[in-house]
Amino acid sequence: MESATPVIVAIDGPSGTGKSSTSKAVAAQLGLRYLDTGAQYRAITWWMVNNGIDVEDPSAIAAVAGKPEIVSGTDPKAPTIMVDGVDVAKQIREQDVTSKVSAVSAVPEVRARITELQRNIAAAAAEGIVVEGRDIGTTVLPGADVKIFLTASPEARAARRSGELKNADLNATREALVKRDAADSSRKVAPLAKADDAIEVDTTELTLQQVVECVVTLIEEKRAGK
Ligand SMILES: Nc1ncnc2c1ncn2[C@@H]1O[C@H](COP(=O)(O)OP(=O)(O)OP(=O)(O)O)[C@@H](O)[C@H]1O
Ligand SMILES: Nc1ccn([C@@H]2O[C@H](COP(=O)(O)O)[C@@H](O)[C@H]2O)c(=O)n1
Repeated sequence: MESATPVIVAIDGPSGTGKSSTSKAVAAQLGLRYLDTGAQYRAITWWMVNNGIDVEDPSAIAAVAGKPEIVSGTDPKAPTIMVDGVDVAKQIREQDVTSKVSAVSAVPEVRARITELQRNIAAAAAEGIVVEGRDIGTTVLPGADVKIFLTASPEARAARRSGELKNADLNATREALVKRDAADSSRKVAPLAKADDAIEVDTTELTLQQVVECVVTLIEEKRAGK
């Protein structure tokens, strides 16, 4: 189905709940753009590490938060992420970045910078867009047409992630997910949270295809004015 009128969809939730997989599939199916905001926070974290900035020092991070140029490609079938002209899609998924991203993304100057970028991208998406992250429904796009909050048990999320990572230890993966969620939920500015008007979808017992169908239905109902 092609997009009829522009629609803004916010999909938030903890790590490994299926935000990226669901958002990409929904956007592709409905002819919408797609924005992975976690990739943007990972990209700025990669830049900090690459430039020798101490990620435990918020003032050092704040001082250079405006420096890297971050460009997101929003085709749901081939999303891209560039920093200062370098394709960092692979590097930002490495463990070093994953372990540091919560500290960098908690710095208010980083959030202000990336939030502005996200709002500009959403405003430019004439077809409409699915934006996924942690604070999209609460902070970045509080006026979004449809807000979804995905959840899943830590066990299900760890099993999904362990399936992706070769030789990953299930308990260690689970602990790392829970630790990152706790950091993201407890930061002062724009923490991971469900917006009051978001619809919560527990994906623990659902296949990816079932989640996609559920979200597409919610968007179509909204468009039909139900
Ligand atoms: N409903 C589902 N059932 C089984 N596996 C799923 C489901 N949804 C997603 N997955 C798988 O779980 C893994 C994590 O999904 P995905 O990357 O979409 O989650 P995420 O919420 O975007 O995670 P993160 O916030 O850490 O980036 C992927 O391997 C994906 O294929
Ligand atoms: N809206 C967002 C999105 C992400 N973050 C931070 O980035 C980290 C990585 O996100 P992934 O979705 O790629 O796993 C995440 O743990 C948050 O620290 C954010 O703050 N706000």
